[in-house]
Amino acid sequence: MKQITIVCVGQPNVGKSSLVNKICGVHLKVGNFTGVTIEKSEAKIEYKGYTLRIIDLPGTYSLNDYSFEEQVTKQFLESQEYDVILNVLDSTNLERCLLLTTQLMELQSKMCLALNMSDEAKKEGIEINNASLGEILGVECVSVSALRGENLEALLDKIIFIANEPLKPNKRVYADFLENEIAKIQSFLTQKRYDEIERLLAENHKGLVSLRDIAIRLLMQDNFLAKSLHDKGCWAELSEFVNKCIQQLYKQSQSQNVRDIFNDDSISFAKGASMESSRTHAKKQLSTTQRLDAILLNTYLGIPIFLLLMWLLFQLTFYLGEFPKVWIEEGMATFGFFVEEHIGNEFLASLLSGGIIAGVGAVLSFLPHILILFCGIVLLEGTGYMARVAFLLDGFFHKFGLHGKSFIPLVTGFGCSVPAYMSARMLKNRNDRMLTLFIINFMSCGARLPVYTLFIGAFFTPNVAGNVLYGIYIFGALVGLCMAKILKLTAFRGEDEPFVMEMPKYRLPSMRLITFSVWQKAVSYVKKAGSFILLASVIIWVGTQFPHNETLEQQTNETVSALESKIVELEQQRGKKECVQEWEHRNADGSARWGVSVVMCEDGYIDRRIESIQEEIENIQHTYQSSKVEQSYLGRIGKFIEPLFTPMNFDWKLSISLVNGLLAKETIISSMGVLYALGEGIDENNDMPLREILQENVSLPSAIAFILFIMFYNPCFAASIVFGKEAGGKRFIAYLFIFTSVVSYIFALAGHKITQLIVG
Ligand SMILES: Nc1nc2c(ncn2[C@@H]2O[C@H](COP(=O)(O)OP(=O)(O)OP(=O)(O)O)[C@@H](O)[C@H]2O)c(=O)[nH]1
Ligand SMILES: [Mg+2]
Repeated sequence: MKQITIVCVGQPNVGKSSLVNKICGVHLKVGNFTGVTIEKSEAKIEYKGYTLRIIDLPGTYSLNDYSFEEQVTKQFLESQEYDVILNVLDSTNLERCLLLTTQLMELQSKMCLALNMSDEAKKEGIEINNASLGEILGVECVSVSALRGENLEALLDKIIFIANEPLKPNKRVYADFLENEIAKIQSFLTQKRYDEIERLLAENHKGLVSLRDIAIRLLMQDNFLAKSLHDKGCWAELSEFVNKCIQQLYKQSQSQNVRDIFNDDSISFAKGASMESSRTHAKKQLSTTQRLDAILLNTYLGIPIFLLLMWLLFQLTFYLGEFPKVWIEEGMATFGFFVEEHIGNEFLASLLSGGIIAGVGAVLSFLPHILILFCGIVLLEGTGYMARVAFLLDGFFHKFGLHGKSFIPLVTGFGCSVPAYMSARMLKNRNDRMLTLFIINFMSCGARLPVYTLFIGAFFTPNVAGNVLYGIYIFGALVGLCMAKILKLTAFRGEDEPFVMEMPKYRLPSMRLITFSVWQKAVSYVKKAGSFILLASVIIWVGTQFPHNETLEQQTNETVSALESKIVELEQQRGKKECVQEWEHRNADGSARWGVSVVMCEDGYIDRRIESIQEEIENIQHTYQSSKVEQSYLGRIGKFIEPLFTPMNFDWKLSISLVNGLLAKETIISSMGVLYALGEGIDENNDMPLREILQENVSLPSAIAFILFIMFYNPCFAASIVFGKEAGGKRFIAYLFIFTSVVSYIFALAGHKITQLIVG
C-alpha cells in the first residue's frame, strides 16, 4: 500500500489537531487557546488504498525563525521527508493565516490548504471563494470543518491527487522593487553558470528547483545557501553582487533589514489574496464572544468572577467527590476483609490486604476528586476562558515579575506538572520561561489533591472543607507569585515584555472531547495505581515485614497461646456452679502475690472473663505488630529520617510517606495506607478509614505542617526530569530541589508553630 506523508502546519488554534483527530479517529490534545500542541505527534489512516501518515506540528504564526515553535517547524519542513504540506487555516481569520501560507509557499513543496472552521465562517457571514483563492496562490484549497467532520473526504482526495502529481510551481509574487532585484540576481546567475549552483539545483534540495528560487533565497540571506556556498570559489563574487542588490532594496524601503522587508511583503501578499477571495456580509449585532467578554473581561468584575468560578470548582471537587470516595473506601475495606478471611496462607493474605489493597485502595479512592477537578480544567481550556484569565491576570502577574502568558503553564500545573513544564516553551523570553518553570511546582498538581482531601476530611468540619481546599490552592498560588518576585529580583532579572496572546472565540468543547479527556485521565490514574503504586505498596509492605524478629514472635505466640488455653479452660467451666478464679494482689512494697480461688459462678461471669482475655490478646498482637513494623527495615529508615521532621512532630510513618512522595505524589497516600494499616494499635485487617486513623495518630499542628510541606516540596521524579530538560540542564533539577525543600520546610515549620499557638 502506498504511503503518503502529510505534514500538518498552521497557525496556533486553527484546529490542526482537531482535524487530525477527525480524519484518523485519534485523540490528540485539543484546547481553545494558542500553544496546545507542544510536541509533534502523528497518526495514520488507510484511505482508498493509501496509508496516509499525518504529522501534527505545534502551531506557528510564521516561519521567521524568531520563536521556538517557528524554529522547530521551519527546521522540520526543511530537513524532514514528507510528501505534502497540509496548511490548515482558520476561515474566520483568513488574512492572518495566509501570512504563514505565503511563507510556506517559499518552500516550494507540494501543498494543500484546508480552510477549517467553515461552520464558524458561515455563522459570521464570511464567504470564501476557494477557486479564486486557489487561482491566486496556485495552491489547491478545500473548505472543511473539523468540528462537524465536513468535507474531509474531499480534502483527502485532493491531498492524494497532489501527492501523485508532479510539483506545480505556486504563484508567489513579490512587490515590484523586490522582483527587480530577484530578476537581477537571476540573470547574473544565468550569465555566470556557476558549477556549485548547478550542483545545488541538480541535488534538488527542497525548495531550490530553479534559478529564481536561488535568487530569492540569496536575497533573503538564507542560512542554508550561505553555509553551502561560503567556502566555494563563486562566493566572493556572488555575495558582492547580492549585497549590492540588498543595498538597492534598502534604498527603496523604510527598513534596513532584509527579513523585515520580506515579512512586510508576505503581509501585503496575504492581505491581497484574502481581499480578492473573501467577502464578509457584515453583521450589526454583537457576537456571543463580544457579549461574554463584556462581562468576563470587565475591569471590575473579571477577576471576582474568575475567583468565584474557581471557588465553585473546589466546592464541587470536595463535596461531589466525597460520595463515590466513601463507596470506593468501603468496597476496598470489604474486599480486604474478604481476602483475609478466605486466603489460608497468612503471609499472602496479609500482603494482599495490608499491602496491596490498603495501598492501592487508598490511592484509588481519590479518583472521583481528581476527575472533577480535571473536568474543570478541561472546560477552562476548551471554552477559551483560560486565555481571558491570562489576560485579566497579566497586570497582577507583572507585579510579581511573571508574564501573563505564564498563566497557561501555571493552570496546566494544577492538572500535572509534566505538560505544564513543557508548555512553558510558549514563553519566548528565557528569564520569563525559567521563572515560570520554577513556579509551576507551587501550583498543586492533581496528585497532591488526595493528600489535601484526606487531611481536610480528617481535621476540618464538612461545612468548611471545600473552602479550606480552595484556600490551599489560592495560598499555594500566592506563595508561588511571591517566590517569583524573589527569583525575579535575584536569579532571573530582566526586562518585562508586553503581553501578546490571542483571544480565541468562546467555543463549547464537544461532549466527546470532555468525556474522552476525563476518561483518559481516569484510565491513566487507575493504570498508575495498578502498576507503579501497586509495586510501591508491595515494596513498602515487604519493608515493614522484614527482618523477622523470631524471639519477639515466639514470645508473643507463647503468651497468646497461654491466653487462648485459658479461654478453653473457661469454656469448660460453663454450666458449673463454681468457677476457678485467678487473682493477683499487689503489696504496698510493690511485690505481688497471686493464686487461685474457687468462687460461685454467677451469670455472665465466664463471658466477661473470655471477653477481657480476648481484648488482652488483641492488645498483645497490636503491640507486636507495632514493634515488628518499627524494627523492620523501613521502620529503621523511618526512625533514621524522623529527626529531620521532629520540629513538625511528624512520626516516622509520615516522614517515610513524604520521602516516597518524591517518586510520585500518589505514593504518599499509598504509603500512609500501608503503614497506618499496620501496627500502632490498629489491626492489620482493620476496616477503619485512613482519615480516622490519622485523626488518632496525628495532631492538628502536624497535619497543617504536613499539608504545607506537600504544597511546596519537590515535584515527582518524572516531572523533575522534564523540568531539567526544559530548563536546560540537570543542574537545574538540583537547584529546584534545594529551592523547594527550603521553602516547604520553612512553611511547614511556621505552620506548625502558628497552629500550636492558636490551638494551644
Ligand atoms: N467551530 C469550530 N471549532 C473548531 C473546528 N476545528 C477546531 N475547532 C476548535 O478550535 C480549538 C482549537 O483546536 P485545536 O485542534 O487544539 O487547534 P490547533 O491548531 O491544534 O492548536 P495548537 O495546537 O495550539 O496550535 C478547539 O476549541 C476546537 O474545538 C471547526 O472546524 N469548527
Ligand atoms: Mg494542536
